[in-house]
Amino acid sequence: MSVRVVARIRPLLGDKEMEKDVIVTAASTEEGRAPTIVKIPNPKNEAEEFSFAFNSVYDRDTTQEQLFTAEVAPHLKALFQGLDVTIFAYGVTGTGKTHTMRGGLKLAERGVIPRLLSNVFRRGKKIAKDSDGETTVSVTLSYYEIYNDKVFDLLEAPETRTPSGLRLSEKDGKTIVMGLSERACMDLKDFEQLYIEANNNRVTAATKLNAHSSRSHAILRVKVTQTTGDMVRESTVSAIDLAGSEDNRRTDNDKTRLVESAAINKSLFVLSQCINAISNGDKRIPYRESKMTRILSLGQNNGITIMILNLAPMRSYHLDTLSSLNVSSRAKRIEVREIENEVVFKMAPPPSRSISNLSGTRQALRPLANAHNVTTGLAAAKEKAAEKEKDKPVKAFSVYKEPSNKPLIGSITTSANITAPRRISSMSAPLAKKRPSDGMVLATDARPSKLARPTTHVALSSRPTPQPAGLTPEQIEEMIERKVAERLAALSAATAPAPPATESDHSHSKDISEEVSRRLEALERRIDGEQDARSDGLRLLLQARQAKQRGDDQAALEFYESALPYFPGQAKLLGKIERLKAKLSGVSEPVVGARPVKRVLKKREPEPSDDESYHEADADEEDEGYMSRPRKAAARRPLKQKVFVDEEEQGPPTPRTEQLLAVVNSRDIGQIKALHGVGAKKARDLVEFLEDEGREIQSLGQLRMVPGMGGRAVERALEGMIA
Ligand SMILES: Nc1ncnc2c1ncn2[C@@H]1O[C@H](COP(=O)(O)OP(=O)(O)OP(=O)(O)O)[C@@H](O)[C@H]1O
Repeated sequence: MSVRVVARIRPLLGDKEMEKDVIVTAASTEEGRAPTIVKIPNPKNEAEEFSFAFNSVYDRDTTQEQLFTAEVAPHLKALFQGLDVTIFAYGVTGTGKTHTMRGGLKLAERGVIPRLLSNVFRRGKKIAKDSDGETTVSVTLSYYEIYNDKVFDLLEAPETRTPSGLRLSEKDGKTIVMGLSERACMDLKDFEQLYIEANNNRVTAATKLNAHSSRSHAILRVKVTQTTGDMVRESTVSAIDLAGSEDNRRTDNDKTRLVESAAINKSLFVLSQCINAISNGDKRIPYRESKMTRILSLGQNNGITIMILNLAPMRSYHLDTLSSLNVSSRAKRIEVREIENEVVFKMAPPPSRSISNLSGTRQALRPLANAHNVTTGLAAAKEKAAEKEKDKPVKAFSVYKEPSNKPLIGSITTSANITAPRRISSMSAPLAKKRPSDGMVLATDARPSKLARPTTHVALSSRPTPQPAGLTPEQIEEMIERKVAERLAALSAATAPAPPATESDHSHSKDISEEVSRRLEALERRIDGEQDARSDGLRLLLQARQAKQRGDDQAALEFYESALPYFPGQAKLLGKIERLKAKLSGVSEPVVGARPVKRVLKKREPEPSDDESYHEADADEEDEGYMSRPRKAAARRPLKQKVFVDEEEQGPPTPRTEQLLAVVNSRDIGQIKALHGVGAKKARDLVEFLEDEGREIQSLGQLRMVPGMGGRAVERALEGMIA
């Protein structure tokens, strides 16, 4: 089925919002039918009205209970039948997303999330009772936020956060948050206690547009495990409260808020790009350009997805509202496979986890799959799943195609019966799109969702890989370069008003061959997958070094310790930690035993652990001032690349070192990209890093430490400089 998209218009608030300023209204296709249309005037000509069609539209007087009963409660049965459910709130800041998802404390004001949990517990108890205790149902929660594109566990105390947040990883095509905690939850009281406490950890702040604005995307995952004998069925409901897009010309945001806002707007921009790409039938969906879209995996997850578009009815939100109407009405065209999670056979979990007998104690930390359940059955079950996986298409989404006789562009209804589509050229919001979307058609697809019905799906079949006729490898490379440059430009424009999306944009994206898409995606996956952990770890190492240079050994120790999980068992890192501990505890001589074995020998040995991460982490040792044992330069010789760079570093910087550093510090992506061995991604990461750190790179050693650079890249860049 398609993603179900419903719109909710919030009521007017306070004295400042007045009826005369209301411009957004709900309408029905036929008298007496429930509303499915949102109407809003054309900002350029108020006599014209745009109409956007949704699966359902909820007007200003809709209560929390009505929304829940109509949109969420019907999917509970499916959840217990093994389908995953995702509900997310989307909209401009201050339009009621948190109100819809979380709501107030009073019973009538409770939002989707507490009502959902209440129903899950009730149904779980009923199932246990009806089966005379043969089936046990347990509920576990995880709750995390994406703040400034970093993932933080909301069930953990903020002091325990590492600056780089939790890492995302991918397994079997699913996005996994590494190290996320899970808590068992026995009843509603248990949940409320956890939820209220966790929400205090969420980053919110007052902005001019909303006194309690969410500055992060919050994701609550509720895993329901039903166990009958050795049969286990897991399904997950994810409730996501996205942060709202905001037009910073209206917010008066200070620097911190602006940084947050840029991250929010960028991720929402990427989401809109994903929605456009899927609805256009593009081969390449830019999920990986933001953590939020990676986690949301819109259109990739099986099960049921409901998008709640929150709207403010007033004129002051006019352009922003149009923008979000445009994006969300396209989301309707995304199809998701409605497939139940498989029952797996395994040892029944200990009875203490069931609803009827939950201890409420914390579970051991372990990776958790997002938007999907992780099944951990026996080998047979795994084999079966693997077998199935082989038959699966690469992407688990498919695109609903409009019947050919249905116009793709929207109609505008006006009192003067104007039918020609109009362009919205003055949109200022980041998500603004000029091309009227199909959602503007007065469509009649307000059909109720079908539940728990494993459907056949029309999915993109396994991607063919033949090289397009007539394209040479060089041309392919050129296309990849061009596409990457376009994406970079799009990213840098993410916080600025969006350029108009034209028909030629679409046809242009179409002319990117499948081969190019495939290679670009593979490249991205490799870079993200392999480098995510490494860059996070290296960032921590760099922070440790900076702390050490400042003389803040305590902070340095903490950073080194935080970096340890990224370089498990790394002898040199362990050595640093031990020496710092010794130093801090007043032991004057470093512990000799902690001195790591000679690096060169280790590096030259083709040991399995001798991976890139190891090299990079090793490089961190360059300026250890407190080591008792002098470094043996000769011992380092065998590492060719290292020697080369070391020589450059001896004495005052050479002209080419200066030249290289000047290019790097220019923060000009074009110049940096042109360096030998530095591609578009590295250039972008480097500039982002410099912006984040607000500092300049002063030596090759420092440059090597920049996440994603590494010794070899620096060497190649240096080689390419004209001395
Ligand atoms: N349906 C509603 N009924 C009553 N009050 C509402 C409703 N929707 C929103 N509000 C109120 O509007 C204000 C803004 O809502 P909320 O904080 O939920 O917006 P938001 O979209 O989550 O904003 P942000 O993206 O900035 O976090 C709050 O005071 C909230 O209580």
